[in-house]
Formats: sequence, structure tokens, C-alpha cells
Amino acid sequence: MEVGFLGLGIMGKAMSINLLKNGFKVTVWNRTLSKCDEVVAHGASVGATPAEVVKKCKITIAILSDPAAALSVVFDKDGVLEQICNGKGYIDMSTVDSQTSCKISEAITSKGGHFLEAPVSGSKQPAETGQLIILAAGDKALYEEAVPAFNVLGKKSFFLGQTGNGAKMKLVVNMILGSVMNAFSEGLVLAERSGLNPHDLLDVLDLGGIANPMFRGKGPAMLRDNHLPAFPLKHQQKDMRLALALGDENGVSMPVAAAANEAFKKARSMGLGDLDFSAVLETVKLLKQSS
Ligand SMILES: NC(=O)C1=CN([C@@H]2O[C@H](COP(=O)(O)OP(=O)(O)OC[C@H]3O[C@@H](n4cnc5c(N)ncnc54)[C@H](OP(=O)(O)O)[C@@H]3O)[C@@H](O)[C@H]2O)C=CC1
Ligand SMILES: O=CC(=O)O
Repeated sequence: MEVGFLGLGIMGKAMSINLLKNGFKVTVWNRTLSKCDEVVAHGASVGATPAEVVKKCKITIAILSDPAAALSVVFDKDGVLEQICNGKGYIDMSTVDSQTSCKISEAITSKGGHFLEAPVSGSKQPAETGQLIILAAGDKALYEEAVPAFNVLGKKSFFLGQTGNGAKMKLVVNMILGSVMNAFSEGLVLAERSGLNPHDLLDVLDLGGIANPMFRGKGPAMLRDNHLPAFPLKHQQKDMRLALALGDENGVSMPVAAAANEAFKKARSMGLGDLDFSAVLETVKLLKQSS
């Protein structure tokens, strides 16, 4: 199967290489052209614009940073909309809000194309190893057509119904993720400042009822102040912001998520946005030192 792939950031690079390794023909596009080189070395072709990729491929996948990027690649000059037509499918795997997803869906379907949103849960390593969790919604026939690709990219795909449901599910999951990361960061600093060995805390957590892969995977690196980006903090803050808006729309009070969002905003203002979202730990250290 030949697929187009738009966006070769942390996730897109890993996912497109995975498709190539599993026998898919892939034509890629990235705003910054040099990021195509590594994927081309794995056998990809390059399209000059999103429109050119869509013209060439029956199905085009995108994974872009945020709503503005997702909209730009579809609606701007040389964008997806210029070539989408009857018989072609567009799958947006970016984490965006349901309004953005619905706007893209309406534009694609008004040109006769098929649209599926399919944001993913799981980070750089699951993207590299094909262990993502795919949260799809929209065109069911396109979902069925994409299952062979989803089986390469992920360990499980969900079809969640109408467009918007995938985006909402992803935002709920990441609202919880970001809130937990803040509580974890506070715990690490509290353990250390109160005279405990934070490595002992990691061992205790790992044996108990709240043991999880995030504490196990990121904890030791966080204690070394290593925040090499797997999931950039600026994207986690975007997800908190969008999840809080979803809370507003539905009258759900989310004081924990609101506090977590403030901490991520603080981290961004400290210049930590391109580091891993675990760098929110640095805001906790800062607050304790200044008190
Ligand atoms: N990293 C992770 O662990 C996970 C990320 N996600 C989500 O996946 C998406 C991508 O994340 P990730 O790969 O980490 O992000 P990166 O920041 O690594 O990559 C972002 C991509 O979006 C492109 N882009 C940004 N703005 C524009 C624009 N205006 N026009 C065209 N292209 C643009 C970038 O192009 P360029 O190279 O030119 O900057 C790049 O290809 C985000 O929505 C994120 O929330 C979901 C699950 C896990
Ligand atoms: O969106 C981030 C993730 O780890 O999932």
C-alpha cells in the first residue's frame, strides 16, 4: 500500500520509518525539508508540498504539532485541500481539539474526500516500536482501509464513532497524564527536600498500586535532570489548554488540571518548552528554593 505522510517531527519520523520497515511505500513531506533525509534513507520518496503528496497517494496521514499546524497544512496554498477528491482519504493523527478536527473533516468531505481523525497515545518509544494506541473516529470505511497501517503503528486501535470523539478521548487521557506528571514531580522534590532518598521513592512506587510505566521510565532520568524530549513540554501544555477548554464547554470543574496547566505554562516561560514534559519538575524545584 502507498501512503503519504505529512510531518516528520519526533512522532512522524518514527511512524513513517516503521511503515517503510513493514513494506509500505511512503511519500513524505515536512515543512523543514532537511528532516526528510533520514526517512528517505529508509526508502521514502519526497513530495514538494502537501498537495503533491495527496495527489500521488490514495491515503495521506499527518501528525503535526497543534491545531494551527493541522489547519495550515490542509487549508493553506499547496495544502491538502487542493488535491483531495473522491476516492482519497486523509487521516490526521495530530493531537488537536474536536472543533479543529471537525473543521478539517467538513472541508475534506465537501471535496468528496474521506476523513478520519486518529490521535495516538504513547510517546517516542512506542512510536518507534509500533506500540501506539490509536484513537480513531470519523469515516468508518477509511478506518477499515487504514487498519493494516494502524496494525504496524500501534498495538491497539479504537474506533470511537463520530469525528471529534478521537480528539476528545486523547485530550482526556493527556489531561490525566499531565496532572500525574505534576504530582510525580512534586513527590520527587518533596522526598528529596525532606531527607529521603528519591530513588527509594521510585522503588516504593513501583511496587504499589500506582506503579506505572511513566514513573518507571522517566523517574530515573528526572533524578539526573535529564529531560531529553520524547513528548515536548510545549505539546503537553497545549493538550492541557485544550482539555481545560473541553472542561469549560461541558461544565466540568478541573482544579487539578488547571494547576497542572499553570505549572506547564511556567515551565514554558522558563524556556523549557522544547524539553520533555518531565521538565515541569524544574518549576517545583524553583518554587521550593524561593520560599
Ligand atoms: N511526542 C510525543 O510523545 C507525542 C506527541 N503527540 C502529538 O503528536 C503531534 C506531533 O508531536 P511531535 O512529533 O512530538 O512534535 P514535533 O514538535 O517533534 O513535530 C511537529 C511537527 O509539526 C510540524 N509543524 C509545526 N508547525 C507547522 C506548520 N505551521 N506547518 C507545517 N508543519 C508544521 C513540524 O515541522 P518542522 O519540522 O518544520 O518544524 C514537525 O513536523 C502533536 O500534536 C503532539 O501533541 C501525541 C502522542 C505522543
Ligand atoms: O501525548 C503523549 C503521550 O505520551 O501519549
